[in-house]
Amino acid sequence: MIEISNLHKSYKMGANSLHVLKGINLDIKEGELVSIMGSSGSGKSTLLNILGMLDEADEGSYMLDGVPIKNLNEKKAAQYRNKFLGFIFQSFNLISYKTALDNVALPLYYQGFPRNERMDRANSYLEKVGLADWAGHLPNELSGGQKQRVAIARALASDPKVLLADEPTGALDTKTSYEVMDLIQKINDDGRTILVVTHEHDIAQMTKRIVNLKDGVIIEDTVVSQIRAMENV
Ligand SMILES: Nc1ncnc2c1ncn2[C@@H]1O[C@H](COP(=O)(O)OP(=O)(O)OP(=O)(O)O)[C@@H](O)[C@H]1O
Repeated sequence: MIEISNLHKSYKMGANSLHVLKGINLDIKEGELVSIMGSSGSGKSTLLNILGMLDEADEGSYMLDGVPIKNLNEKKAAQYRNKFLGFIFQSFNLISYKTALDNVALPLYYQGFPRNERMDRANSYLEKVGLADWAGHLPNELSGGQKQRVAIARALASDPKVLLADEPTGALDTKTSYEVMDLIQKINDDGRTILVVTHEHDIAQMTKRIVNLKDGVIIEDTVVSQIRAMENV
């Protein structure tokens, strides 16, 4: 699903340049649930932004579902991103004056879905994340965990093949974090490929594979032998 090879990325800062990704090779198959770990500044978000087609690498190749991303023009890249990728953020990024239902439906509007289908999909994904009864509520009437569930429903509504989650539990208490990871595991059980950036080891243990970054290189890539489930945490 995701194949990257020899990926490099530097940020220019005045006369200096900061080499953040230094030759990343990573192959993620359809249906994997992978966490990306590493200390602050190791390049996790930079890598996730490139995988999410929000930023470009300086060097190396990135194939998403067999398509070399470099060859897409801006319009094609945006279409491809909308179709294949869903995003989940630490800070939820919900629109405060829109209801949970409208937050989930909004990206579908921009993707040109007719109103009926937008509402059907938004309702069914809110139900999937356990929030059918909260459709008419505004974000500030929801708990942190509920907000993240709305954000997950929004990411799923356009049925992307890959979900990219940047510290999805970073703003949540421990119990709520495990509940959100439990939902992420269930979504992965349906066959969706998911990448989770996290600082927390117990969260990474709820994924199937852990990729460890240090100073812009992968220093470890391991299969989780005993994946933690909600019942055992
Ligand atoms: N747009 C930018 N311009 C300049 N430097 C940047 C930019 N984005 C990130 N950096 C720098 O690149 C390095 C890697 O940042 P990145 O956000 O990828 O790390 P991270 O592993 O996600 O860190 P954290 O866990 O703190 O979010 C850091 O030193 C950061 O300051």
